[in-house]
Amino acid sequence: MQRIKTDILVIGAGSGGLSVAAGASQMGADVVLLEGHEMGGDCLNFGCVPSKALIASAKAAHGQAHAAVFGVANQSPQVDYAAAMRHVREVIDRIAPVDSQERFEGLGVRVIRDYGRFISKTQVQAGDHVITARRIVLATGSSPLVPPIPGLDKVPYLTNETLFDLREKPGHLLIIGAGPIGLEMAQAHVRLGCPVTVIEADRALAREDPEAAALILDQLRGEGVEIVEQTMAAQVRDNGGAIEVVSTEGRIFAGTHLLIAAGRKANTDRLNLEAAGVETTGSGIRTDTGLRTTNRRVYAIGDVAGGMQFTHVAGYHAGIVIRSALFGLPSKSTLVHIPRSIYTDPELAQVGLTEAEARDRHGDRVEIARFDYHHNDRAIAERRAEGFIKVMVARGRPIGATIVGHQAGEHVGLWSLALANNLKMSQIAAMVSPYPTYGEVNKRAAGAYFSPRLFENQTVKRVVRLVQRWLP
Ligand SMILES: Cc1cc2nc3c(=O)[nH]c(=O)nc-3n(C[C@H](O)[C@H](O)[C@H](O)COP(=O)(O)OP(=O)(O)OC[C@H]3O[C@@H](n4cnc5c(N)ncnc54)[C@H](O)[C@@H]3O)c2cc1C
Ligand SMILES: NC(=O)c1ccc[n+]([C@@H]2O[C@H](COP(=O)([O-])OP(=O)(O)OC[C@H]3O[C@@H](n4cnc5c(N)ncnc54)[C@H](O)[C@@H]3O)[C@@H](O)[C@H]2O)c1
Repeated sequence: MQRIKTDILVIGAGSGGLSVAAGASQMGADVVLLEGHEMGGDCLNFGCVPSKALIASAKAAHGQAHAAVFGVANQSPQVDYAAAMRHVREVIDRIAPVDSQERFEGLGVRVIRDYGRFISKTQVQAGDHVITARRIVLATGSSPLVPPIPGLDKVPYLTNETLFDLREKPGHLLIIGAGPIGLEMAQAHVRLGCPVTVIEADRALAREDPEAAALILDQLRGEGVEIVEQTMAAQVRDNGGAIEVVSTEGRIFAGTHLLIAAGRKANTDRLNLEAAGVETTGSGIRTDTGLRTTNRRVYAIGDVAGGMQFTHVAGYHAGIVIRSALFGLPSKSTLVHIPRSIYTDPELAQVGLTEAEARDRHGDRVEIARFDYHHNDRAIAERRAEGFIKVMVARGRPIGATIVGHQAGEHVGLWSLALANNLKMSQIAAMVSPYPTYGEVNKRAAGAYFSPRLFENQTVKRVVRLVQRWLP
């Protein structure tokens, strides 16, 4: 047994763990990093990166099929699914060196490729190493939640961990779950030429603003995705080689492949958390606002902390932990300015409160500033004029923004900045966006907030008339 003493032990080399390890070691701490599976975690290997790469293939196919409107003949795309998946692999391989063991060892991090489990409050065993650390950061991520649907264990099913290994194009893809994973992959596959049926127990995109979600769902349905809502998958069976999903009401959906996209579960099983006195909740590890667990020397970040499960949240958490664990400074995590984006086409992005949440919390004080993409000249030129931005404003300051439309995820960052710094709408209105850009929707939303105050205001009109009389 090899015994190691270190300042910081990071368990999990995904988005969160890598950021802590890189930051802490470059700032002078002694860091040990454990990874039981692939360096880079879910985002690089089975999540964001492969899904966005496949979406890019699907966009290329869709573009070919819908070029006539630009004066270029439509082509029925000849999709080579295996080649599209090779593109996905190449994209992963291109990014992988940034997350690699070699790079981290180059930064001075000791990387051990094994799963870690607590053997005491300050000690973790990984293979034949026992590591004693001043501070321990749990960044073990999450895994696909596979619901206990009778019959599921008797058919071959896919999750995000196996989907990108497929080489034969599904004849008909069934997807259980209409959250971000289900819908991003549904649109990608229908554009690559697979019939797709999505089965959703609740409403599709139930967390999102209903008007924005409806626009996405209309688009997907228009492209041929069958989305069946309020329908619980209650049984799965093999019928002569076909996979059948049976709903609680007895409806039968048949396909060749089945993707489970029914949510996530925190990776805590291997950690032996009891030995460390680290408590869990229903969704992950219990933490305070500084991301400390019930063991004060142990932090939990990213997906395993059970809050918003996004790569940028794991990275944000890493910054908080570095501040606290390296410098002993008080550091709090706040979610008010954390955006999320769904990379369907068009995209749906949200930061802060939705309209319903804002009205619930602030009642009549909420004003909605809105601008529609069909008044954006660039969107019109590129025939992407579907969508809108809605900014929820209370007392002159934005408290939330919903954007649905082309590149919504690119535009929501501005509102994260506004919320993070408690900016006023007047400060957003002071910005100048180059013409013609999609980004003008942000400025125009701020303009929409001030328009009634300026253009429908009798005092303003009286003052202007008076000044005009006296001006030479
Ligand atoms: C299909 C899909 C698409 C997604 N798309 C996006 C997106 O577009 N944008 C976005 O922001 N987010 C996206 N996400 C979410 C994003 O992938 C996660 O939020 C992010 O990876 C979480 O980072 P993490 O560091 O918490 O965990 P992970 O990146 O999962 O890393 C955890 C690591 O810990 C390792 N590990 C686990 N237990 C142990 C142990 N006991 N010892 C040692 N190692 C251990 C695991 O092997 C893993 O490598 C997507 C997720 C999926 C599934
Ligand atoms: N663009 C992005 O940033 C992005 C993309 C993909 C994933 N992610 C992350 O991954 C997380 C998980 O995504 P997800 O789509 O798997 O989960 P989700 O929780 O958002 O959606 C899962 C859906 O499955 C449904 N469901 C569960 N059991 C069912 C059953 N038996 N029958 C029918 N429907 C059922 C649920 O009602 C739910 O709507 C996201 O919340 C997000 O944090 C992010």
